Amino acid sequence: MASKPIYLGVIGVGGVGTAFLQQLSKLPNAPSLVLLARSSKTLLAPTPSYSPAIPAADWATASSAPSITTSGTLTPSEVVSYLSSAPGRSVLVDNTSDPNLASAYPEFLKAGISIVTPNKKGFSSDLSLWKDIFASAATGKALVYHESTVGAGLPVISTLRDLVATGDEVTRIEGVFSGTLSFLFNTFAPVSSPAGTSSANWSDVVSQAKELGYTEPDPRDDLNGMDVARKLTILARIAGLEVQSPDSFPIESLIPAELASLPATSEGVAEFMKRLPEFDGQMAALKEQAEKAGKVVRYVGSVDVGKKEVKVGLQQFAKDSAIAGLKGSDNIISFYTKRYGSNPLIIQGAGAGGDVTAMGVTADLIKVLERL
Ligand SMILES: NC(=O)C1=CN([C@@H]2O[C@H](COP(=O)(O)OP(=O)(O)OC[C@H]3O[C@@H](n4cnc5c(N)ncnc54)[C@H](OP(=O)(O)O)[C@@H]3O)[C@@H](O)[C@H]2O)C=CC1
Ligand SMILES: N[C@@H](CC=O)C(=O)O
Ligand code: NA
Repeated sequence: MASKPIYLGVIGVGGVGTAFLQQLSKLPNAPSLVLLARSSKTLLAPTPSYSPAIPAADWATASSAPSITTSGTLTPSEVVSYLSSAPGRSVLVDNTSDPNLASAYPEFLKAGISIVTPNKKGFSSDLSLWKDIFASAATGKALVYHESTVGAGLPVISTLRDLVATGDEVTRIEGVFSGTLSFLFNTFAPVSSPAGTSSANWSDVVSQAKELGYTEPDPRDDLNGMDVARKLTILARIAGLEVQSPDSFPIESLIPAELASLPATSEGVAEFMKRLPEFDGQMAALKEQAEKAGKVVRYVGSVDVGKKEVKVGLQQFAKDSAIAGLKGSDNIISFYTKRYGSNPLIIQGAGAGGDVTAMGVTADLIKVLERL
């Protein structure tokens, strides 16, 4: 790990952010935590010394310490200015799902501030932002790591980058990419349960996934397929396809048409969760249809590199297939490549949850500290 002091800013202390701070507090030679923000509040180590640092283990009570400066929300430019004036290299860990912060990554990177994040927005929005992020990193000699943007802490991004960097030809990527949708279908339509005997209502299982911290801050981003589309956009781009945006291809949504126009606000989320039980019958019908064919329904995605085709949606699977048999929030991701031939390289395990996602973020931070 680097011996020069490295300064750390962390934005977002939700399910992932809290678990990340816990892991950070146990790291030997952890960087100095000098900025910690949530949506309405920012804690800062005092300038110009950037010392004492914010204690990662006790961040929740740190704002009452007289040595820590407290402020309201800072703009991304103010965060860039604060971190780039620190007396050493700095790193921003973005544990939000904020698209505005993500669109400012080029500004951070050009100023030499490295980025570590599970936030998909920067890497899966317009292709021009993707290009700007990596060009800006080169300009600022800064690093960008985003392992937890696909498959939470599972080594998906690093594996795909290694396949590409070593000259393998990736032909197809397919699997289950959503921890939430995996949990929903594994619970609502388990292989071991014939039609009608699983007592779970779709809406109850959605509430459970939200409580377990698997969903996006707005669970409609999982149910409308956009979260999976964003992950496939990221993988397709790493595999060499110039996907313009995550809505460049068809996405099957599980949002009932009657609830599609609710606003993207916390009131909209509350109203959606309240009214979802009215539509439980629609999902029960999908489950029963698959059951009649002796199958189960699952939400999957694929990238066909040769055909430049991305697909996201529901499919029926035989009950003895690997996808049908997944448990909990598991993702399964298969990479078909020239070297691996007809037996794909497969990665499987929990694809959502604070601790496993934070593990990917913390491991990325360790890589940055070693490589900066
Ligand atoms: N949960 C999971 O299993 C996984 C999550 N991810 C990604 O990790 C990220 C975080 O997810 P999660 O922890 O579950 O989300 P949460 O909703 O639990 O937490 C989000 C945090 O971000 C803060 N925040 C939001 N916008 C801003 C802003 N503009 N400025 C400062 N703080 C802000 C919120 O502040 P406040 O506390 O004030 O509300 C909150 O602390 C997302 O990008 C998600 O896609 C990736 C893989 C898996
Ligand atoms: N909401 C996402 C979290 C990880 O990216 C999911 O359920 O997969
Ligand atoms: Na990952």
